[in-house]
Amino acid sequence: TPPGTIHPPGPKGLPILGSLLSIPPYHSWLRFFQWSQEYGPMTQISIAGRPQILLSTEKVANDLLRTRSTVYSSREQLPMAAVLLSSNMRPLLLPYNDLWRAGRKVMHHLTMHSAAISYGSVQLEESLRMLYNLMRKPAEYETWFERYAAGLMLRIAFGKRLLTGEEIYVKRILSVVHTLERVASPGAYLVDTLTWLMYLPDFMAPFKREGKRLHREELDLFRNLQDDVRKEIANGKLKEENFTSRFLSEQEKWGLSDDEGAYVIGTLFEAGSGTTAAAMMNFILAMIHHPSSLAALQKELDEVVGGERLPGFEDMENLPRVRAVVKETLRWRPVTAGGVPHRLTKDDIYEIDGKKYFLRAGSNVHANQWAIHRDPSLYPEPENFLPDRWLDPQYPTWKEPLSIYPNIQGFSAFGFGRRICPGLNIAERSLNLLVARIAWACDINAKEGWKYPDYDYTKGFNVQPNWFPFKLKAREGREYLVEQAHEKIWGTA
Ligand code: HEM
Repeated sequence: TPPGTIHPPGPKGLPILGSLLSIPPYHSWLRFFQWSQEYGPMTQISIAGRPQILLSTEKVANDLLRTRSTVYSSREQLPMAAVLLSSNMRPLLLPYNDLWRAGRKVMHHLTMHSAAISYGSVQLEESLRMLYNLMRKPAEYETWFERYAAGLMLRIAFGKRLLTGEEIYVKRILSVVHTLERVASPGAYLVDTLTWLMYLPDFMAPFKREGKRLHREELDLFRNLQDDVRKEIANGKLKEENFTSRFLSEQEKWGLSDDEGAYVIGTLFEAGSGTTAAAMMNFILAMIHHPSSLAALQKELDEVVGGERLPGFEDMENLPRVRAVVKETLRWRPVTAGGVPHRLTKDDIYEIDGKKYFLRAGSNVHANQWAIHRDPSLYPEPENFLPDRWLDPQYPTWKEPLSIYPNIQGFSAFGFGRRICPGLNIAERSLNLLVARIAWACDINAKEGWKYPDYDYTKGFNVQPNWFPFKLKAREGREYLVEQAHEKIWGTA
């Protein structure tokens, strides 16, 4: 370390392996959170010689990842996920380089606020179908939320309509998403820890053959989806503009090859489907645990929207509690609970309480959402689901005017700095709309006798609660209105 600086505190770990064996194979954020309680807002650990910096308050994460984003915006190049599976083309995993920058420009163009508004009609239609199905078969809630999110993304990314959920390209695209989840999970492949294994020839390295095969599969799918849109344009059959048609119409300006562009749009699809669906599952869980929050939400909806029509986007400025419930759901049970680590590209020094901490270039910097969202100085009673913290001046997170706040712009649940989630505007509109419509139409209650565990979640870096039962009942007169509206758009199917 340079003179006058020290390493951030942290557990000692073993020689060579460091803290590798102390990190559980899944839900690593829970362990990181424990360490933050012991060592403070900035903790350093080593995993097999690779330094990891854990950030556990919003201030530290903002000071580094946002304010110093020129050096905190890269990603570690994991051999299996970034190199073999993605062939250095998947924007989510790219280092901070020209290809990432070019892809990010396209993403911004496709997802910025004004573009996000233009997908509103698709969100209204898909949300209606979700609601209709949820009210008929609540136990299949996972399918309905996944179908909403994947259906929305398919339409806006490739102009394809998802009708049965059994379409072949849907199965293929979901399998690509699941593969990425699996392959990119920490510890899934030894080569990610012992990187020299990459020097083995293919015949001695089954992981290499597997990675290359998976890459061919996903590239083939991304190419097919792109080709379909290209053909529709050529035949004059394009029904509505979509991400791919917009990309192709200005491809030269973006300076990306067909495959690079296909990966940008494929990444938007895969990053946008599971996350939105998982957030909605968390919302149902929150309502089960906190019936008074649902009652307050319904009161607001009844006052603002009434019982004669479904809520829509035009109501959102008058529905601060809907927005507060969305934000609180993302805080209480974060979907990307450990965040997506950023890689530091230049040595840096950061001071806390007069101590100068040295942060080495090449460190992985984790904005640990689980810990950040449980910082009691920002979120009093952090374990409590409290939408009021966004609505009541006695809480530090309250902000006026309530016609605009709370919102999720810049919220830590979507990451930090130059890597911040580009799908934020689309996600925000989806979540607000779905929460408003479900609460308007349904009563939701816990199933008697069922023990709801405190934290029973899937493995991976985007997590959703394992299946749980609940009771759903249509609110007086609302079922008919939902059926009518559904039939108008989707017919009786
Ligand atoms: C509840 C919904 C969502 C949550 C909680 C979420 C969260 C996140 C987080 C935490 C990151 C990492 C940011 C960082 O590195 O600092 C991220 C990245 C990303 N998100 Fe989202 N996201 C959501 C929805 C979406 C949607 C709907 C889309 C697409 C329309 C999307 C597209 C992406 C992409 C492409 C990246 C990679 C950005 C990059 O590495 O440059 N996300 N998201």
